[in-house]
Amino acid sequence: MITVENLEVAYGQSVVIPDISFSAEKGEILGIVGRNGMGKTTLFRALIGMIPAKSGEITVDGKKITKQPSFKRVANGVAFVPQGRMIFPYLSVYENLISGVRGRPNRTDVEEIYALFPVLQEMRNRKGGNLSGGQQQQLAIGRALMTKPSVLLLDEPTEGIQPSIIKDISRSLREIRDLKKLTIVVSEQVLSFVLDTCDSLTVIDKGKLTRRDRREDVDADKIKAMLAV
Ligand SMILES: Nc1ncnc2c1ncn2[C@@H]1O[C@H](COP(=O)(O)OP(=O)(O)OP(=O)(O)O)[C@@H](O)[C@H]1O
Repeated sequence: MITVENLEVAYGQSVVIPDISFSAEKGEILGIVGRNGMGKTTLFRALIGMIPAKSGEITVDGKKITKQPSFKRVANGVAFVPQGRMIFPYLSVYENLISGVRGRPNRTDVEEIYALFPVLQEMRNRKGGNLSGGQQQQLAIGRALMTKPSVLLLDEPTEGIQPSIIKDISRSLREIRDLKKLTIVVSEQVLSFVLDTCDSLTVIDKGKLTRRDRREDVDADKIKAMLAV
């Protein structure tokens, strides 16, 4: 479970997130939708510790992680799949998968990822840079899962990915959630993906969360209108 209370994030004097609070339960997939530049990436960077929080508190499974460096947050169960995927293009699929693991990688862990994403097993010796966008996204998710997180953060995972693969990614995320009872927080501009994938949805606008709905209560037209403004 992740709880964010009154988080404020700024680049120098420029406050991008004035005050955000939300929580996501174990086994819940929360979608954060918002247009370009509304603060999704900034929020995730603050959650994983790439940017310091100016104030507020981030708690994961009861542990306060707000002041921790990124590697400690990962050790405490947070994993991040960044926008653009950021896989290592010159490392093989296998080397990418184990790149975030401390010490010797566990074979069963790698096999579990291959079971989730069979294409990664087929391509295990290929260079990451030679994979398609969708395959790279699967690799980035697999790499994040290798650290055995309890909270998985994904920043715009559908960016640059073709529609049929977007459906696969949605299915995989739900499968991972069911299998591992993870908390998943995913930011998106694509509403249909969020409606397919998430249990609840919140809208980010100029660094503020403006509404939150359970998926079954979402007024898609209203949200689309907010995203189109
Ligand atoms: N390094 C930075 N220094 C100063 N301002 C920044 C920096 N990075 C982002 N911003 C500003 O913060 C605001 C939020 O940007 P952010 O990248 O978090 O938005 P986003 O919702 O993720 O959008 P996108 O879909 O384009 O990634 C924007 O106004 C952006 O110009």
